[in-house]
Amino acid sequence: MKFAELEISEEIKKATERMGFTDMTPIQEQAIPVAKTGVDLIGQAQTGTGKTTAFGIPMIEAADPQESEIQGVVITPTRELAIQNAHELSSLGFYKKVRTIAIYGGQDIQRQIRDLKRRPSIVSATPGRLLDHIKRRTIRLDQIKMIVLDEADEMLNMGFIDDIHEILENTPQNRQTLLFSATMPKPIQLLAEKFMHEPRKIQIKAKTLTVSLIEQNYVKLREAEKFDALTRFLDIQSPERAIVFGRTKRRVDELMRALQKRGYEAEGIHGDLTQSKRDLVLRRFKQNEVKLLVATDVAARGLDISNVTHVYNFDLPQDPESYVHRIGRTGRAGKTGMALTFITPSEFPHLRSIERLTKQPMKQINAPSYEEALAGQQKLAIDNLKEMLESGKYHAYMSKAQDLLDEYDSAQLIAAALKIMTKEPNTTPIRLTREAPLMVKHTSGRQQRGGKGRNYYHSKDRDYRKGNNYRGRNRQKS
Ligand SMILES: Nc1ncnc2c1ncn2[C@@H]1O[C@H](COP(=O)(O)OP(=O)(O)OP(=O)(O)O)[C@@H](O)[C@H]1O
Ligand SMILES: [Mg+2]
Repeated sequence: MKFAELEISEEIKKATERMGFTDMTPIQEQAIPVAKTGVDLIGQAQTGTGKTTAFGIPMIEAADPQESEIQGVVITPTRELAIQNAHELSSLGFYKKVRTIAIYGGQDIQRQIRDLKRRPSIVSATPGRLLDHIKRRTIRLDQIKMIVLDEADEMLNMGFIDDIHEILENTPQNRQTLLFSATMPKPIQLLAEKFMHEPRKIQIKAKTLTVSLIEQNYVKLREAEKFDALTRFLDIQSPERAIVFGRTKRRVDELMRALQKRGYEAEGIHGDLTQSKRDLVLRRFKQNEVKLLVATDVAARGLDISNVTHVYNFDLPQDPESYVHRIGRTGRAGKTGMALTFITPSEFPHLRSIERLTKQPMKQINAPSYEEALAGQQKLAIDNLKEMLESGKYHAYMSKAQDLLDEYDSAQLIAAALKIMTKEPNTTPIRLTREAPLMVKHTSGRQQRGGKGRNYYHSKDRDYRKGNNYRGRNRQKS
């Protein structure tokens, strides 16, 4: 079905057209008409299948730009996602003149207060900063019609649940509540239903939880072998744009520096960086100024960056759901992608938990040898050479080439040129601080009992949620 056939205002149809959308995705087709009737809704669909527009359209449709109160709120676990959602909602509200602003931690609060005085209809926020504004009375949610928890299962996780409850207490009883995520563990869904009114569940049924466009591989190796393996894979696969996930902030910092030391362009993102640094890193990555983004789970959910071709799980994610979201940064909106996960022998049981959740077996592959990595880089050089030949843009070099051919053997000449063009695998010694492997669960009985129970994780330094910096005494507002 096409957006043009949907019963929504013409302004929104025009907006979707301007965004380049013609056909609706399944979650949009099913969720938009239901949400429009005003009922509560839990929407689950695979990563990268357009959930933002699925809740964005009903929210814009319900908003009246003439009213001066805030009418809709979208809550997200990370600042970057709050910004991204605000952009998408702004695009959808473009012709209807429904204004959305982003409200998140790490940005000057006075500036946000000034923006709020200009009476936006919708705010896209992270929970901590939203609560800050509620307490300062710079935001009132008592007139909202709709609240969306994007990445709902994450928002209802231990790290955020208290904030969410507090936010909900500041909204009207008769508000419409929508939950969206690619994953929805049962215990969290049950928790959510307590503050929803007979929610409708819309689940886009697929054989697997992960998108079939993503090729999923794993490599079994020892902790000390990981870094060499990563750079060899990068040499062979030469991703157009890739995200490398590490478990902790320290790990991300070390990995980024180690990659740079070996001559790869890489930038890191995690919750201890200033917001301006986070913005800069993400901008550089989106604009293709760096090909490799090294990240904690702060980048695992919701981020929509086009042409991420590869996701590397340098460390295993904390839980199977995180795996689904991490690899979902590739293979979006119909594109293909590749995910590669490193697993140390003691972590092996986690692989099976992931496969049980995704219903998608992963394929084991071996870490490439130096020779294979070299061959990968040679192929890249040769491909570049062929591309140049086809482009025909080398004529200014012809007379120099003739001079060289008069003096040397042609095969020797090309071999020398290829050697110079090939980025030979770098073997600069690197030592990373050892990360403890993910603990194997020692719950008796069923594995995911209680969903994301505490004993399911081993996390000294979980980024942005459940970790020290979120729940700790110096809790960082998000
Ligand atoms: N109907 C459509 N036609 C074409 N492209 C679309 C359509 N709807 C959304 N998109 C594009 O698809 C991409 C993914 O959408 P979106 O970020 O909403 O996915 P998601 O389901 O929220 O994923 P995640 O679970 O990772 O948050 C975006 O670039 C978006 O612009
Ligand atoms: Mg999303």
